[in-house]
Amino acid sequence: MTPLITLDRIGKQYGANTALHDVNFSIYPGEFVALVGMSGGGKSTILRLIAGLEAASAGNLSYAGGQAPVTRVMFQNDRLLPWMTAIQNVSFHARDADTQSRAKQTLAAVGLAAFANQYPNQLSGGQKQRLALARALMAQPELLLLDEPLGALDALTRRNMQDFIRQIVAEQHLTTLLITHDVEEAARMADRIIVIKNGSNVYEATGAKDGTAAQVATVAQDVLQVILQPSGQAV
Ligand SMILES: Nc1ncnc2c1ncn2[C@@H]1O[C@H](COP(=O)(O)OP(=O)(O)OP(=O)(O)O)[C@@H](O)[C@H]1O
Repeated sequence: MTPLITLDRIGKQYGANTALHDVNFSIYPGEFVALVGMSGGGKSTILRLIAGLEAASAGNLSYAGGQAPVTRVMFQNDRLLPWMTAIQNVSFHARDADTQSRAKQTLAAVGLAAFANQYPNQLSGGQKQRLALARALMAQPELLLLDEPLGALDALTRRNMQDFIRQIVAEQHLTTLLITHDVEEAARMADRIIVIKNGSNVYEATGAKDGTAAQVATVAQDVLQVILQPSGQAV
């Protein structure tokens, strides 16, 4: 299968600071990939390069068909527009004739059909993140980018949202890249987990997304061990 996107020896400098060096991995159509690692390791920088928000300093980003895929990012603190209702927030970007009906469908898909006319401050934290997801889905991205989307939620809501996102991504056959600090979240949601450490991809593991709690815990433990290994040590 041809990868949707391939990062080949990608590097990124910010002045004298090397954020990334020698990043190599591909994302295949329909895959759910999680990037995990310590703060400052380079995960968000990779996401920004893939989203086309910044250019790499070295290496090559290549795409199936030669053209960058349409991406949308859902962030932890997505800036929902407070003066617009839920449905207005969702239909904001696209203005074609069927936008309203598609916005309604998308709100329904994320379980917010009954909240279409509420404002963001009338929604719970979990509902706000569902709305942020709906907004990203409206763009029909070829690659959905999730940057710590559940970091601000309480543990129970976070758990529910993990299952929810996984379900919606499977239903819509979306190719997805998730950034998270939470190795259990990665193990529970992803097909493949890539550990980013000191600016490079150092390890890969298979996720346990349809696995038992014990299988999720085993994968998470394995990945955590790599993350916590002192740098300089071979992995
Ligand atoms: N705009 C910038 N200017 C200068 N340095 C930057 C910039 N963005 C990131 N960096 C640096 O690049 C490195 C990687 O940062 P990045 O945010 O990608 O890591 P991260 O793994 O996503 O961390 P976190 O999990 O805390 O978001 C860090 O050393 C950071 O200080």
